[in-house]
Amino acid sequence: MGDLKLTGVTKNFGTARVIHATDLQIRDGEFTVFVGPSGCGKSTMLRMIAGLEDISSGTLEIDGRVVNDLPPSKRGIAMVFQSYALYPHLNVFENIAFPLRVDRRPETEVRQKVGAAAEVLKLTERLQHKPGELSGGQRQRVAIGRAIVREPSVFLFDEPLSNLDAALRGEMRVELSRLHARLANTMIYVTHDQIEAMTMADRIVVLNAGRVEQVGSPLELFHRPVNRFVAGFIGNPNMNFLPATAVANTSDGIRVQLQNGPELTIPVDGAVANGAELTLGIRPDDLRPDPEGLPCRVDVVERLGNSTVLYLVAPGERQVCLVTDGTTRVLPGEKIGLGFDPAAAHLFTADGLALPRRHVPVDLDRIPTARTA
Ligand SMILES: Nc1ncnc2c1ncn2[C@@H]1O[C@H](COP(=O)(O)OP(=O)(O)OP(=O)(O)O)[C@@H](O)[C@H]1O
Repeated sequence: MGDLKLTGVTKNFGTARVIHATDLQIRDGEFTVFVGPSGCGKSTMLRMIAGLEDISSGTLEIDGRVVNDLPPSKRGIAMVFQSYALYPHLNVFENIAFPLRVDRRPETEVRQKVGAAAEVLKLTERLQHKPGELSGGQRQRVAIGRAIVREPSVFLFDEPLSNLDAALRGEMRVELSRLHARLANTMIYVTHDQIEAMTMADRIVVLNAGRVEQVGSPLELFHRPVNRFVAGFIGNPNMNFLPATAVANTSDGIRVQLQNGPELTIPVDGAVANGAELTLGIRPDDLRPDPEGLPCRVDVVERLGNSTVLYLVAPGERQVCLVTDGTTRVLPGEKIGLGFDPAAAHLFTADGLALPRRHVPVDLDRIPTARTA
């Protein structure tokens, strides 16, 4: 089992509160990713769960038992660090076997468990090598192997891929997803990389300045961000934000005037005061050229092959990003009008809260996660 429950958990370093009262439940078998900008408290949350940092107040339960005062080794967890933390003088076999040796397990059990972990991680051919003879990805797999043989109920990963190059990170993402599908353990994974969060998580916890901004499946966060922070953090390239003024509340949604642009009705629920300053959010893939739309100038063109990213300057010297097909002939310096389907837009109040969207292109309740498929 690997159910976790945090109730009112806070963390202070001296007089500084770095985690504000946090309630969070993580279900057995779930792959949960903590994501957020540098310094938001992701590692501190993970380290409190691991028992490497004290909890200042609140309770942490694992499988219904309060573990606040339990040392790390008694919590049924195993942690994999960014730095791998391998022993350079030991070969791969002994590095993986290390926790079993500490527990003085019989040799037959050590061989069986290390052999099984090495097979899952495709390290069987490397068991006699020293860490110095391995690639970064292989070293990271050895560190994961050492966690696997402990048979923990919860795996904790602290930015395990950030020392790898982009190609290897992509491969390891897939391998970690496969590993999770195979072991079906609870996994908690910390990263600042929203692509890792989107691709691996059953549920994402978005943190900002020591607070949970939103918890949800990757597509929930993408299509129904609760505020401007989550909307801007999830999705690549980032969502565009444009100033808009409320003109009227209608049965079809809220009518807004885009600054230096057209008037539109955005299908969202809620009502705002006429003249209220709002922010319209629109993702780069939801923008399209439209001669009647917002007049922009093309600044930079990035041709990625299958798509082209256009960086545009909108009225008010505002940067806007648009993703279009890979065959576009647009050049820097050209004028282009920008349009979009109002149903694709997000609308935020002056304090950054999202007004609930009426239309989302996928039925979020029916999208299976990797694990339930
Ligand atoms: N031992 C410590 N003493 C004092 N302050 C600390 C300590 N460890 C972390 N902090 C502070 O707590 C806050 C959260 O740090 P934490 O390492 O959890 O952030 P993070 O989201 O993991 O960041 P990063 O992505 O940069 O690793 C930061 O402001 C950090 O400076």
